[in-house]
Amino acid sequence: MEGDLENFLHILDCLPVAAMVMMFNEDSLREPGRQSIVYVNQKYHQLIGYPLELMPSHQDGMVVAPSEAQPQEKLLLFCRSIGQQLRETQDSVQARLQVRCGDGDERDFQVTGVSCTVIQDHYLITFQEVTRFTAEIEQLKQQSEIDQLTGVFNQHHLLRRLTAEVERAQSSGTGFTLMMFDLDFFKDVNDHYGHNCGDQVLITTVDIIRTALSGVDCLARWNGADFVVLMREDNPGIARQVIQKAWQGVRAHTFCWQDSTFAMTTTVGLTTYRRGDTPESILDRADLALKRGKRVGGDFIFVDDSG
Ligand SMILES: Nc1nc2c(ncn2[C@@H]2O[C@H](COP(=O)(O)OP(=O)(O)OP(=O)(O)O)[C@@H](O)[C@H]2O)c(=O)[nH]1
Repeated sequence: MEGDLENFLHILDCLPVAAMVMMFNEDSLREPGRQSIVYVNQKYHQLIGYPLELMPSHQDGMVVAPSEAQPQEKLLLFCRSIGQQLRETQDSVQARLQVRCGDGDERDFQVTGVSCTVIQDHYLITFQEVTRFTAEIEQLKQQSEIDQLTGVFNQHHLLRRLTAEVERAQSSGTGFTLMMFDLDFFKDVNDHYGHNCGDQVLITTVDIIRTALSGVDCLARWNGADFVVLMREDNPGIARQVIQKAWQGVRAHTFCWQDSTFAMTTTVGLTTYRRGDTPESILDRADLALKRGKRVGGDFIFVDDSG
């Protein structure tokens, strides 16, 4: 057994992958402080930056290098949970883990745990760094949720946020307000001054609306000249006051294009969350409120009071 372990650890040191070996048996299950990391290979030391002496051992319990105790503790707990899962399933276990490394950087790792069949009660845990990959995915995800012209969120993001907000409202009992915001006669701007001017009007309008909102409100472009505001405010009177600033701001602005100046107005449909609402039902109500505002000629804030 001793020889097997020595051989195994020697092979691990030749691997280009960061790896650790954990011992996890019935005793460690009964006494949670006794789980232990038996070995970390050279690549682990290089990549993650902790030598074995700084890893928690059963004597130290959960306490490791004082300044970095917490991240290491998390790492140990995580490895332990891998050990537990492996004991139960006998399969390999994979997970993503963020580790604060010896140089102080927090990096992302794909962690894989497998049972060492040659040495009983020992588990091999490997760490493959995926920080760059994770950052690229995050950037792509953000780009895919942003409207390229105006820089606000797009419909896809809004639907995701709205779904989460409906779930939150259902469980917490505190509602929110949804508003649809549409530029009146926007098509005329395109027809009269051209598409580039229309684009500039959309960008300026977004800037004006955004100034009136707080950082926690969600502003998204729904389509064309329609925008949606999701506000964590269940009092329609207060929400109306906030949106009125944006509505008034657009109204008061002088839009300029080449030698021409012109004014724009908007119409807003406002509704608040009701128990039993789905994202679709609340969107339909906001849209209906917007249409009612349009029906009276636009330049209007229509507050839905059908409930
Ligand atoms: N410049 C520009 N125009 C766009 C863009 N997306 C959609 N549109 C135009 O927006 C117009 C539709 O806007 P609507 O709000 O439906 O039309 P509207 O004239 O404002 O009508 P009402 O909303 O009823 O007042 C069409 O002319 C589209 O071509 C865009 O990204 N840039």
